[in-house]
Formats: sequence, C-alpha cells, structure tokens
Amino acid sequence: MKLAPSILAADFGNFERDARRLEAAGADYLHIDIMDGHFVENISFGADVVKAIRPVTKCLLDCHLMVENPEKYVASFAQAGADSLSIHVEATRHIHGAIQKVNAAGLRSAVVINPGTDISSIKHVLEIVDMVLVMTVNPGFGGQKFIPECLEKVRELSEIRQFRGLDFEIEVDGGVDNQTIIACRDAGADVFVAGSYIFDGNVEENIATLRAALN
Ligand SMILES: O=C(CO)[C@@H](O)[C@H](O)COP(=O)(O)O
Ligand SMILES: [Fe+2]
Repeated sequence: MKLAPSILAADFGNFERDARRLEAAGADYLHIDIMDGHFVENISFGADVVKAIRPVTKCLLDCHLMVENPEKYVASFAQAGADSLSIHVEATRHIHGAIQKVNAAGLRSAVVINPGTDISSIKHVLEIVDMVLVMTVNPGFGGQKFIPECLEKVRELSEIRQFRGLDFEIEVDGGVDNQTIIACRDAGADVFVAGSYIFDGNVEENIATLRAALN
C-alpha cells in the first residue's frame, strides 16, 4: 500500500520544504499534477517544477499529465527526472503508442481513466503499463468530492489483473480521505493520492492517519 501526496495542495512558494516534509512523513510517491489549461480547465506547472523537486527527494516522482497530446512531453519529463508518467486515455488518439513511448524512455508508465470513461478503453494496454490510475473525481482541481461509482472500475481492474496474471498497480486520485481510502483499498487499489486531506492541518498527522486507516 503506497501513499502518494499531491503537491497540488502544497505551498507553491515552498515546494522544496514541502517535498522534504512529505518524504520524512513517510510518503512513497510524490504525485505531481501537470495541467495545461486545455485538457483541463486549470494550469498548474510543468517539467521545470519536476526538475526543481528532483534533487530534494528520493520519493518516486509520479507525474500525472493532464495535458493534450501528452506524448509530446515524454522526453522533457524524462530529462527533468520524472520516474513515472501517467497518460490519460482521453488526451491522446494513440494511447498504445504513447505508453510505448514512456516505456522506451525508461520511465514507469500509467494509463489514466476519467470518471466517465469505461475500462474497455484501456484493456489493450494493461499488459504494457506499470499502473492504472482510476480518477475518483473529474480532473482539474483539488478539493473535490469523491465519486464512489468509480470504485466499480477499481474492482473490475483488480479482477482482470488477477485473472490475466498481470502486476500493474491500481492508483486512485481525487477526494481521498481517511474514510474513502478504506473503500478504495477494499475495492483493490494499492496507491492512494491525497492532496487537500494531507495539507489541511498537520501533514505528519494526516499521513499517519491515512496509513493507520490502511492497516
Ligand atoms: O489530479 C488531481 C486533480 O485533477 C488530483 O491529484 C488532486 O490534486 C487531488 O486532490 P484532492 O482531491 O486529494 O484534494
Ligand atoms: Fe492527480
């Protein structure tokens, strides 16, 4: 079970301090939300922020690309020091090729599905990804309410993984707190992104509470 705090909820003037703090508090992955203002109605940050965070943490840098034509940015994120790139199936016309490109760059790859997207759209890439990210809110903003209907897809993916003998991780992202994390785990998720829950109050205590909820 892995915790992936989202730095979208961090202090944008203090990424270094917050990245160090999250790692010290037991974060496994640092989840970095890249938004281009086109695929989603928000603009966050790009590869240069990944480059700035890379030297200050050993955590796996889990980059969630909410951008149009994500395949165009694989090389720049690889150079910036990203460990994992998550590609939305809705953002590319060539999901299989985009995942191949991430894998060829030597990075971990993930395919992402929005709440309105069925898992049938990703069934032909499950063999070549390291992770499937099931969005549990519509992408674009932190602090949204968890959509419980998305858990059905986590359950189905967990079954498919077992049936086909695959080993991709299942990550959930959006509205994860100390209650919803339990439902996600029970459905079969193994990686849990949380932004506003972790940064609302004491970061160390909130990470400990999430960890305890998983035990
Ligand atoms: O990708 C996204 C939003 O588009 C997420 O990673 C959010 O950053 C999660 O924030 P919370 O819902 O946990 O506040
Ligand atoms: Fe995200």
